[in-house]
Amino acid sequence: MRVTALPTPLPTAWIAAKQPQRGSPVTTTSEQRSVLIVDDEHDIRELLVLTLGRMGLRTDTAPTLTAARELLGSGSYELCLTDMRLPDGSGLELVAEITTRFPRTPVAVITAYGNVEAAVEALKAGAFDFVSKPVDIHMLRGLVRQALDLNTRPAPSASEEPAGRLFGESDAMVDLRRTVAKVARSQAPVHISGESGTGKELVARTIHGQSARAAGPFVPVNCGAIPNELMESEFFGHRKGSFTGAHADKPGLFQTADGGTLFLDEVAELPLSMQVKLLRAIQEKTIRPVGASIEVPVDVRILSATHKDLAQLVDLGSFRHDLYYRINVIGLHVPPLRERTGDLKLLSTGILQRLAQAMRRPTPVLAPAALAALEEYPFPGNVRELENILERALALAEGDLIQPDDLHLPRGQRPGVHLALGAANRGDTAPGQSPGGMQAASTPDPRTLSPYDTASTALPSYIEEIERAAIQQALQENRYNKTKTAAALGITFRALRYKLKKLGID
Ligand SMILES: Nc1ncnc2c1ncn2[C@@H]1O[C@H](COP(=O)(O)OP(=O)(O)OP(=O)(O)O)[C@@H](O)[C@H]1O
Repeated sequence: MRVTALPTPLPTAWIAAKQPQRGSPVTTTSEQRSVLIVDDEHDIRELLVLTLGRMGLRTDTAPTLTAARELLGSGSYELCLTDMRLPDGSGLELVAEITTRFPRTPVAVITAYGNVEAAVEALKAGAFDFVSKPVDIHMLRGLVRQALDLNTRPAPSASEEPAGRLFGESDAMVDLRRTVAKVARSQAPVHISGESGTGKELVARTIHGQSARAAGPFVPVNCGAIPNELMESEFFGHRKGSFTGAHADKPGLFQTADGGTLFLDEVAELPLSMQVKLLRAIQEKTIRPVGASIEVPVDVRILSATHKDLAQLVDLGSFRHDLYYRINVIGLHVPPLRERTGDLKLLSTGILQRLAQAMRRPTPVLAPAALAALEEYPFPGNVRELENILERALALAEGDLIQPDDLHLPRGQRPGVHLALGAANRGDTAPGQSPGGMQAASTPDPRTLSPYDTASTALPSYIEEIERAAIQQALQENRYNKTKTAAALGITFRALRYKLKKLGID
């Protein structure tokens, strides 16, 4: 069915309280872009036709699955908006059919208010996004723009990707990149699991960078690093005077990420009280700043990650099942580096290239023996540890060939930090090896320094090197997870970050 005339008056019942705004046309080509609208309710079809028409789009409408199939057989569409419940079947069937037959046509579903299950099912089936009834026109316009943007945006070049490229040609990495490209075309929440340092944040950045939200902000937040009492205000913002110290209105992370992606790193660290509030914000797509009386709509895609087993935490009762269900619509796993040693060559070359470029020097080459040594090493800190090792090797290597000795790979059992400090004082570790089993040759071994040296900086540098050894040791033992490292050292995350910067670590 083709609708040619626009209906008047508007069926206002379907317009949510949040005031609709006039849409700017999205047509960028001389030809009008077409959208297929599938809904058995006449009023909704009319509302959608009018709204999309004002955006400069051409629309076809169908009241049933059968009619939609007929239109799909004869026309081509840049977007399909479908109701979930249709007289002759489910909108999910259409999602499955279109994603298989026309993978470049995004499908958004219209769900009944509060029907989270339907929304999650549709996203899992490959839907681009969902809108719930009553349809919020402002949100609908945003969704349509983003969906249409998918096929017009040029693919980002490697240099445009802020954190570099996801290197690796192992089956696991090839698979991961393929899935990343697929999920980037949807708005579904994605949960990324994997050990510390495997590249979870890089995966999240890549999803964002390839998505229709790429021009919007990517806001990473370490959920374990925000003090409990500040959490609500950090996430949702606050109004001036809402608590002691709130001297001015402050936007929260959700507002900062509006139009883009909010990456909840270490999501397992969220306290239960915050989990409830977060679930509400994700479900309702609105937030209420601390001290505010009204809710504010936010358009944010949620990506999350943890190195912990979230499903197990749900079983143990420390992570809410409903939040888990909502953020884990699509699950991605990044395997540890030791399970893809075949990637080491490409990863090392890519990382060395990036580091050398930043240092404005020629890219060194890894000697075959050095690569073999890397392949033998288990990398408890995964790619982040490899980066650290290569960065140090780059500083130490004479000439442009990195030899095994330049890598200073840790050997043997690593004792705890307290032992490391004790050993530093006793000097009972092997020569050339740090108390932690790893010593950056660029940093002097604390045991070779003396607080009584005549140089004026002797005591400060003695203390600094002991501090450096302890922090490096703790970082290794906590697999380069900074939150855990800070806890192990008995300092705050902020203090650790300051020290890392001051000491030039990482
Ligand atoms: N496949 C890869 N290709 C290139 N660089 C990578 C790859 N994987 C990880 N890295 C790099 O390794 C470092 C660690 O990655 P990232 O911070 O994404 O890990 P993570 O799993 O989020 O760590 P954590 O759990 O500690 O937060 C980053 O500098 C990242 O750019």
